[in-house]
Amino acid sequence: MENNKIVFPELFFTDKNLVGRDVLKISRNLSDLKGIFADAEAFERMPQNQLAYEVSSFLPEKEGTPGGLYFGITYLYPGKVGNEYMMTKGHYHANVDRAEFYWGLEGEGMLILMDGQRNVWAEHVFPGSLHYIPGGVAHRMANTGSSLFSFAACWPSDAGHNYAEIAENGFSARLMEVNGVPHLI
Ligand SMILES: O=P(O)(O)OC[C@H]1O[C@H](O)[C@H](O)[C@@H](O)[C@@H]1O
Ligand SMILES: [Fe+2]
Repeated sequence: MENNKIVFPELFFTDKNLVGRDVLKISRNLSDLKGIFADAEAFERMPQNQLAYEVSSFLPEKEGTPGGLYFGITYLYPGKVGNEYMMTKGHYHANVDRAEFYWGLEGEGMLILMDGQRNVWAEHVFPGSLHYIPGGVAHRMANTGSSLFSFAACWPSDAGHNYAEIAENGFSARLMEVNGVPHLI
């Protein structure tokens, strides 16, 4: 992790008993994001081992536990594939009615949301912004800036992830740079 990056989990655990407990760190390279970007040729020209984002999660309950909560910080690196901003895979929750909070920590981006009728909208994410993702709404983050974009999330431990729906049908709009500005297209 870089020097001025918001450190997780050490900084957040005031209860020292929690330090190092049940923390899951994952990283996704470009190769893990194959098929999600519009410009497949631009994607293939990029180094497939390039780091796209990292997630540190604190998972104090067994996955599926009703009533529990999970907490995570995602570090999404800047970049574009063609004119499309670097973004997370995106998902619905496996328990589709489960909600989630996201909030911005550093850098800037857009939260892209899609409901069950495939209506898509987006919210500007910046340090301190708070975003409520209702149940049934698919969510994905895009880094629209030129620096690291990080955000925190809190979601129920019985939410789960449904990636298949997005892998098959995608979102019905994409966040593209047009004349230097993000546009949902
Ligand atoms: O799971 P992705 O769509 O790749 O998004 C990356 C991560 O973003 C947030 O931190 C969510 O709360 C995590 O559950 C998710 O894993
Ligand atoms: Fe989620």
